[in-house]
Amino acid sequence: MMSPETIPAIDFSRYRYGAAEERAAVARQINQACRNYGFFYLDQHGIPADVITNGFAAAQEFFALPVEQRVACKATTGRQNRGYQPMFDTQREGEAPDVKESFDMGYPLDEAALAQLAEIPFYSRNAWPQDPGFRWRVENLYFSMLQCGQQVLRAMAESLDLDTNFFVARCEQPFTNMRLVHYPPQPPALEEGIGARAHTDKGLITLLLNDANGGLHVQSTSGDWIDAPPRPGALIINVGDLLTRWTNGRFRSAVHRVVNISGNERFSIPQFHHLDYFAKVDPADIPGGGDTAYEPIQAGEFVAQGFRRDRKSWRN
Ligand SMILES: O=C(O)CCC(=O)C(=O)O
Ligand SMILES: [Fe+2]
Repeated sequence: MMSPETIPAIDFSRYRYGAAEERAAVARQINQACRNYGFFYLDQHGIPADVITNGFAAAQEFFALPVEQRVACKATTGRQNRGYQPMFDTQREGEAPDVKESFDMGYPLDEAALAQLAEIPFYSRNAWPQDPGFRWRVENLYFSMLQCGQQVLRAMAESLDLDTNFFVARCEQPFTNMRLVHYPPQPPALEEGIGARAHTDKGLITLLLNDANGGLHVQSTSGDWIDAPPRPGALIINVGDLLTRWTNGRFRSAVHRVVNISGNERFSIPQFHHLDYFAKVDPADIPGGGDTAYEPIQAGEFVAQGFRRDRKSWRN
């Protein structure tokens, strides 16, 4: 059932430019939104409009390329989250696949780091198409979103009475990736194919940019679907499974889905914020959460498990 509720909107300029009390007030709003919804709109996020427009233009150009050129953007090994991901790769065993294709890129590593991390999932070279203008636009958006997400993670840390840099200090070589997603128009009957089936995100937080087509639904605490239409000038932030675990369940990783019955091609650009692969995630490090229900885990291994569950290419 669809709910009449809406997800909250938070004005981030008051955190970016405000005095200490104002920053604390915004941090409290973010904390409440993460507990009650696990999703919120971020207004005044500071990412320049033209950087976003250029990112969407790059996405449209990429998915208009001949399939051989898309497929040629391939990561070097299977257990990666970079390069072209073909239609239907996201599929849990026994379920129908998502009707979407994507191009992924992640944190650029220098040669020394690449050699050192060669055997570790998620770490490899980015795989670019030929047009240098594509890489330039995509990297620009990646770093703008990265910076914005780090600010949000600082506000979240403050709201949990942690050191401001508690999260970002564990993101020195993060496996944070940005994804350009293309959803073809889908038939109105959901059982005939759905853009992105109900799922939760796996990492710390996700920053999401959507085009004007709508179709994102977020599950409320009562189990109804809340429509999350695009809000001009805002991006959407949601909590991932790792942060839910770290906060001992206080921050909610909400189930969400994409239903593209707009009749149009739909494009979106999520950036999934992750930690360093070997970062330890121990709920005991975040005080005030009551008795911890979860054992400490390694960030990368936890997320890789989710990929093995959700991606055909990771199971082969
Ligand atoms: O395209 C969207 O609006 C949401 C995408 C999403 O949920 C995901 O890629 O995890
Ligand atoms: Fe998602």
